[in-house]
Amino acid sequence: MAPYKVVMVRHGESEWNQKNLFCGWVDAHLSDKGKEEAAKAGQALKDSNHKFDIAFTSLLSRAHETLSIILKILGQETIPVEQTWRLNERHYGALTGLNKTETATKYGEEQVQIWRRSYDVPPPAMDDKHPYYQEIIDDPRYTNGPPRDHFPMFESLKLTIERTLPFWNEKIAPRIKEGKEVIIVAHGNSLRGIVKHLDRMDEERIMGLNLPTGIPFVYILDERLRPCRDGSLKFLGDPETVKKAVEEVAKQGKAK
Ligand SMILES: O=C(O)[C@H](O)COP(=O)(O)O
Repeated sequence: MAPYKVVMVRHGESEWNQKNLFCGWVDAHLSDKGKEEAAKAGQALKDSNHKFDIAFTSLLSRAHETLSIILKILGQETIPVEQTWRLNERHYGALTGLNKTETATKYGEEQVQIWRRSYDVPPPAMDDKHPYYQEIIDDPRYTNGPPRDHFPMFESLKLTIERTLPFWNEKIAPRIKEGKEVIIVAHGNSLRGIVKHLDRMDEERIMGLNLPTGIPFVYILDERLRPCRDGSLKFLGDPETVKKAVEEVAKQGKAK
């Protein structure tokens, strides 16, 4: 019965976030700080008496590691977890592995902001000579998709949403409507896509949305899974901490 609650968390800081590198589908692990952030997220969820029936996450380690830390703190390590490439971070194409600050210095902050936050402008495509191409395309975790002839070589937010939304509609939404308590642990841009969908954000508004690492946020949804009044994107953290963390993410795309 509505209203329904769903919790979402961007993974804790990864080792590539720490080095300020475009990461996308490279399988970076959590930094020590990211592990602490995941533990704080778990504690915040425990303190607000969250209990989950099912978890959804991507195929990438930084999200799995965050989810495991959270579920351990909640004492819920045995709940079902569904993993999918459809919740992966957006594929950053040829930018993968580049330093964001150096890229902003080279191409300008405006161009990097467009690549990071615009709706339908993709980064330049990765080609089969790219240093990270082979390790991504040959990774056995992608055996069940995406199909080889449709394997992403770059993704705009629009393209990311086009592969995330079917999973939301077919796998996540029915569980929420059954009254299951759901947690989604994923990535800055796959979650931005879900937020854009839920809040029906226009392209300008989504451009301004940065999601901090490791701070859970809650949606309260009605029968049609639309946010109830005041039910949209509520962070579980003090406003000052959240504001600072969001500003940190935005700053990653600044030139020196
Ligand atoms: O993939 C990455 O580089 C980050 O996890 C997300 O990067 P962004 O905040 O620059 O989109």
